[in-house]
Amino acid sequence: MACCVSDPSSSGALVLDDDPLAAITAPPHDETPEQRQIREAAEAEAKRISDEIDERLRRERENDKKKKRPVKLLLLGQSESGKTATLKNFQLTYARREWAEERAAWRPVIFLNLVRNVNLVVEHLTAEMSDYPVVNHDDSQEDLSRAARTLPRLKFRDEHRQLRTNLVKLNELQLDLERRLGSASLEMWSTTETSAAPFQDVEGTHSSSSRSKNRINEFSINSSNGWKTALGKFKSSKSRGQASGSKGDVTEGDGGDSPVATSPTSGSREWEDDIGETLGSLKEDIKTLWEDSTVQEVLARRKIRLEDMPGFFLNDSERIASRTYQPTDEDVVKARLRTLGVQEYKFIFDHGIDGLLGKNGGYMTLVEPGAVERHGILTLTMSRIYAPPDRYVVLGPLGQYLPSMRSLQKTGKLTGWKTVICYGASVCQCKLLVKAQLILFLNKCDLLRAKLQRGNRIRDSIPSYSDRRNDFDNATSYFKQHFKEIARRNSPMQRPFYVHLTAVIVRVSSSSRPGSYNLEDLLFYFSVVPGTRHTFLPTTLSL
Ligand SMILES: Nc1nc2c(ncn2[C@@H]2O[C@H](COP(=O)(O)OP(=O)(O)OP(=O)(O)O)[C@@H](O)[C@H]2O)c(=O)[nH]1
Ligand SMILES: [Mg+2]
Repeated sequence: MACCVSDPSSSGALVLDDDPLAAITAPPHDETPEQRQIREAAEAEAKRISDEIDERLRRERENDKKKKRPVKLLLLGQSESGKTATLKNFQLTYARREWAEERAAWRPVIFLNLVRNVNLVVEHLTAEMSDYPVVNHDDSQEDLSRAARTLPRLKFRDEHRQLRTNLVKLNELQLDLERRLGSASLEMWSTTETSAAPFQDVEGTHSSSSRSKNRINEFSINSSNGWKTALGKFKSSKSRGQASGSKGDVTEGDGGDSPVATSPTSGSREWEDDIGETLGSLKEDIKTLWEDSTVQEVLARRKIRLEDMPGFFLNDSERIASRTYQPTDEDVVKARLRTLGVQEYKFIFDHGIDGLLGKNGGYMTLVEPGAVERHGILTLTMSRIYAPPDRYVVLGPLGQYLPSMRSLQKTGKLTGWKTVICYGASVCQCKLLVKAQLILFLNKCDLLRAKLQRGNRIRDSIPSYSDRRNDFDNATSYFKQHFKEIARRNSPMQRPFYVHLTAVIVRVSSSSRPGSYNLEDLLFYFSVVPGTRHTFLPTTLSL
C-alpha cells in the first residue's frame, strides 16, 4: 500500500514508501518555481488533450448507440393481406444484393403458382362439363359454387376434352412442387372468429382451459418452417454460404436455425429445369385453355376471377413455362407462398431513410409472424421472445372485403369485413403493443378499385356503408374513418394513428425512381415524429 508522507504540491521532497509509479512521476525534489510552472502548464495541456479524447470517445459511443438503435416494425394482418409482399418491397429497395440472390429461389414457387392457376381452370372446366358445381375454398372470391345450370348448358368441343387430357399431368406436377416446397405451399381456406381476435389468449388473459392450451400449442414458433425454409431449399450453395450484415444487407433474425444456412440444394436445379421443360411442352395448351372463350364463359358463370387471386400468372404463361425461365422482380413480388412461423429480416443502413432511422442510419427489423396455423390464428407468442416493436403495421386487404358478406351469409363463416373489424379491435387492445405506433395499410386498393369499376356495390357486403356513393374516394374515406374509430375505441391509451392506401405489388408508374414500388413513398410517413398527432395523412398512392 502506498503511503504519502509529504505534500506533493509543495516543492519539498516527496517520500513514498512503496509506489514505484508515484516515485517516477513525482516532481523532482529540487524543482524551482519556474520549473514547477512549466510542469504544471504541460500537465494542464496533457489533461486538456486527454479530456478532449475522452469527450470524442463518449460522443462516438453515443453515436454508435444511436446508430445501432433498431427500429422494429411488426407486420400484422390476415392471411393474404400482403405482409410478405410488403417485406419483399423493403428487401427489393434496401437489400438489393440479398434480393438478387433470393430471386432465383422463387422460381419453383412461381411454377407452382402457375400450375395451380391452370389446375383450377381445368377443375372448373371439368365441373362444368360434368354439370356439377365446384366448392370454392377461397373466401376472397365471389359467390363461387353458384349453380350455372340456371343458364343454358355450354357447348363443349373435343378440343376441350383434349385439353383436359393433355393438362392432367399438371396435377402430379402440383403435388411434386407442394411436396418439395413443404407446408408453406399449402393454402389455408377458412377464417374463423378465433382468427379474428388472435391476441387475447396469448396475453394470458384466458383461463388454462384445455381449449386455451390447445391454442397455445398451435401458436408455437417454428422458425425453421415457412417460406424462407421453402426458398432455402432452392437457393444456390454460393448464396447460402455468403455472410450478410453489411450495408443494405438482410440477415436472418434468429441465426442458429437459419433455414437458409442448412437446407440442401443438390439436384434441385435439374429438377426445376425439368419442371420448366414439362411446362414448356404444355405451353400451347395452357395458352389455348386460358384464351378459350368457352372456358372464359365457364369462369364468368362461376364468378371466378383468377386475376384477383394471389399468385396469378396465367397472363405470363408463355414466358414462365420454359426450361430457361428466370423470375423477374415483378414475378417475385407477386408470387404467393404463405408464411409459417416467424420470419424476421434485419436491414442495416448507413444513412437514415427520410428520418426513419435518424441521420446516422441504424438498423430496422421487420418481423412477420405467420398469420395462419390451423384456423388462421396469429402466432403472437413471438412476443415472448422478441421485445415489443416500436411500430406495428397492420395490413387490411381492402380488395378482399367486398364479396365476403355474401359468403358469410351462405357459409355461416365469419369472413371478410367482419373479420377485419374483429381483428382490428383485437390488435388495438393488445397490451403488448400498447406503446407501439400503429400504422394501417389499407392494402390491395388496386383490387378494390377494379371491383368498384366492375360494378360491385359496397353496401351489399358492408350494409353500414348504406347509400354513400359507390366510388373509390368515398369508399376509402369511409374505411379510413371506420378504422380510426376502431383504433380510438379499442386502444387502451390514445396514440397516433396513421393510415395509408396501398397496393404493395403495384409499381408506381410516375415514380421518379424507376423500379420503386409505392411502399417506398410511404416510408416518408414513417419518419413522422412519434408523439405528434397526424391523423389521416394524405396518401401518395398512384394507382
Ligand atoms: N392485387 C394485389 N395483390 C396483392 C397486394 N398485396 C399482396 N398481394 C398478393 O396477395 C398474395 C398474398 O400476399 P402475401 O404477402 O403472401 O400475404 P401474407 O399476408 O404474407 O399472407 P400469410 O403469409 O399467409 O400470412 C400474394 O400473391 C401477393 O402478390 C396488392 O396490393 N394488390
Ligand atoms: Mg406471408
